[in-house]
Amino acid sequence: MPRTLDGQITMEKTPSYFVTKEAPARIAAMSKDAKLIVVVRDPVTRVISDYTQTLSKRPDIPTFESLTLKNSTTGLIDISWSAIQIGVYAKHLENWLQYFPMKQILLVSGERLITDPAGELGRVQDFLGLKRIITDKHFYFNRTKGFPCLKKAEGSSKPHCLGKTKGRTHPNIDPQVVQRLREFYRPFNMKFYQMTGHDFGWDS
Ligand SMILES: Nc1ncnc2c1ncn2[C@@H]1O[C@H](COP(=O)(O)OS(=O)(=O)O)[C@@H](OP(=O)(O)O)[C@H]1O
Repeated sequence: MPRTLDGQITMEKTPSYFVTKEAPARIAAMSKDAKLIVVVRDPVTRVISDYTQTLSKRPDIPTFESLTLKNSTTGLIDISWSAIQIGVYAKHLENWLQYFPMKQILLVSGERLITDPAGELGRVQDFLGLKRIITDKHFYFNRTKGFPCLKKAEGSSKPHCLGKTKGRTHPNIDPQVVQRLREFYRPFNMKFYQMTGHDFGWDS
């Protein structure tokens, strides 16, 4: 990590940190005061999004349904598939809580990041002890993209949306498989809501 001067914040982003067993101990050894930000979304949508990303790189992979179910008759979920395990947020958070107190962890709602980006980024700025510089006036809803975009990119006067790999159309998934996934994640989501003191609304 680069050195941070007074008045600066060093940030580093890697999605896999949250689910990597060794990450909390290593980060705590580097800085016990680090502030941690995790973006979480409905684990069912998350695993479909994950699959969509892999499919875009390797179109020959098996169907989502066959990867998800170990047994299509019993509806048993294949928990050996890493994409399924990532959505068990309570388990990952438990690992982080061995090294960091909850007050150093901010959970950002992936859903609210889309419906109210300025509101969610307001929480991020408060958490980091920054002035609320990014507000509603920085965003507009781009109907073609179907997502919020920046009115002006940094150092430019032009609007900026995230790239093609963000906000892809997901394939249609067998509703029964989606339902099984909902049932599978429900108890873990409940535990996660309890641990964080926040109902993310994925089960209502
Ligand atoms: N403003 C805006 N524009 C486009 N996309 C947005 C935006 N805000 C949130 N999202 C959601 O971000 C999802 C992709 O982020 P990831 O976390 O999967 O990216 S990463 O590759 O792991 O870094 C991506 O998931 P998919 O919809 O599955 O592609 C989006 O739903």
